[in-house]
Amino acid sequence: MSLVSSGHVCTFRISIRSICAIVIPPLIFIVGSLCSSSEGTNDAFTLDSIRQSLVRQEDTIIFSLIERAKFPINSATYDASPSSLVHGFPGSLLDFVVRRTEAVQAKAGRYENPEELPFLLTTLPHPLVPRHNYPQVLYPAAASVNVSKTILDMYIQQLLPLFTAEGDDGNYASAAACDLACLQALSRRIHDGRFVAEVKFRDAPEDYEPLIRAKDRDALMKLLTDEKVEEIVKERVRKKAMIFGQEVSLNDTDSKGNYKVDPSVVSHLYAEWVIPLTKLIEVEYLLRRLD
Ligand SMILES: O=C(O)C(=O)C[C@]1(C(=O)O)C=C[C@@H](O)C=C1
Repeated sequence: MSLVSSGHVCTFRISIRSICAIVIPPLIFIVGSLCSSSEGTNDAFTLDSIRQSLVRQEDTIIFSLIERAKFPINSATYDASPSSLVHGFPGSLLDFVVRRTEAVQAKAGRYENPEELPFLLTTLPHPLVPRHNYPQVLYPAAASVNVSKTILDMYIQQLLPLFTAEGDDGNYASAAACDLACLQALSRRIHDGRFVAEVKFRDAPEDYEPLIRAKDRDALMKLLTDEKVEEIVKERVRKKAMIFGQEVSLNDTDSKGNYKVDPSVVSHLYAEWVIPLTKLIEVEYLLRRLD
């Protein structure tokens, strides 16, 4: 389930949008909203629909961790020193795989979707494919809030050692491909905080506007926080990790308690990083929402 896959906007509207995009960014937001809402696409963005998408993304995140856990930590993959694995490339093997894959995916149109953000590419190659008209839901001045670097550092330095075995089996390229899948799934989930914030703002502008004008981060954080929902999310991902990651055996007694990724690590990932970073994105987005 994707948040922004259903934009069907006629050619006439595209050209109006493209012109506005060049002239005044805030204007494109208004035009984009009008175009979308006249077709009902923007109406699909409710807190419930976004939460459903976040729930579905839990599956993607957990399965990607399970895939990465097939390999040991393979530390050489992350060595960015001059003697790193990729001859002539200034960075680690993971950097190499991420940069080159993101370049190909940019050409294939991945980053046209406002839900997708690259990790390492600052200048993206132009897509070589026809444009898809994604609904313009985000406020342009706020859409660029980004914690990709924090996600990358957290993943390599803190998360990987928690769910991979120690050791080195030489499968660096395969491990890096799995890493990228994990990183993209986490990034999408966390940066979807922009959509959550947009919907919360639209639902209660009278509550948010004074706090935004006062740049009151703490009050914004408090207002957007729903502790009950957070508890449910942490418990649900733990349960999903138990179900998705169990060893399946025809003999019931064989598989008890063996999980491909420790369910408490998945719950910890959400408690320590996914939810707090989503909330950080929400606050940062809101702070730019009236620019
Ligand atoms: O569902 C929301 O309202 C969100 O803002 C998302 C989220 C989360 O990351 O899961 C973050 C903050 C809320 O306290 C609850 C949940």
